[in-house]
Amino acid sequence: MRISVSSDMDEPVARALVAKLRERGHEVVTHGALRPGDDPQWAACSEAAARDVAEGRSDQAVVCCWTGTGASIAANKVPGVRAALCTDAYTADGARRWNDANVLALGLRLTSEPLLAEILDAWFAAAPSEDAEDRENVARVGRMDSGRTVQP
Ligand SMILES: O=C(CO)[C@H](O)[C@H](O)COP(=O)(O)O
Repeated sequence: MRISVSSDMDEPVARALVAKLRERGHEVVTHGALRPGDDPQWAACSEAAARDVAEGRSDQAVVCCWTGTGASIAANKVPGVRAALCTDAYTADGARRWNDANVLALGLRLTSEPLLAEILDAWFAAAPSEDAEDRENVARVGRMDSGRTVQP
């Protein structure tokens, strides 16, 4: 897959993220502090990575900031993006399985390299669930994307 990665900080774990994605065979597009001369501000680089997904230039994105919160909020402002801030493998699995998340948000502060590996394993192993009991989750995602989460 082609994956956009943004980070507002040039931290070792952000570099490890890019390396791990390449090891998995993905093509990586960098934004923010990971790309010399780019705007490293978290809202700007997260939005740029999210727009890559929304506008079809990338299949998925991983957006990072110190807490992960700003990056996830900025990415979720882009229509068509479902960004999930994941702190562990279970959450990453659920984000793909039940939310059809297309952007993974990570906090640089708490994501160690071993935890990063677990999160990526879970994220890429999972797919949106097609189980009958999960169909309502798929419907919820569709309603969110069309702006009609609350039914009249
Ligand atoms: O976690 C973050 C936003 O959610 C940022 O990484 C943190 O606020 C630092 O940003 P800056 O150095 O621009 O103040």
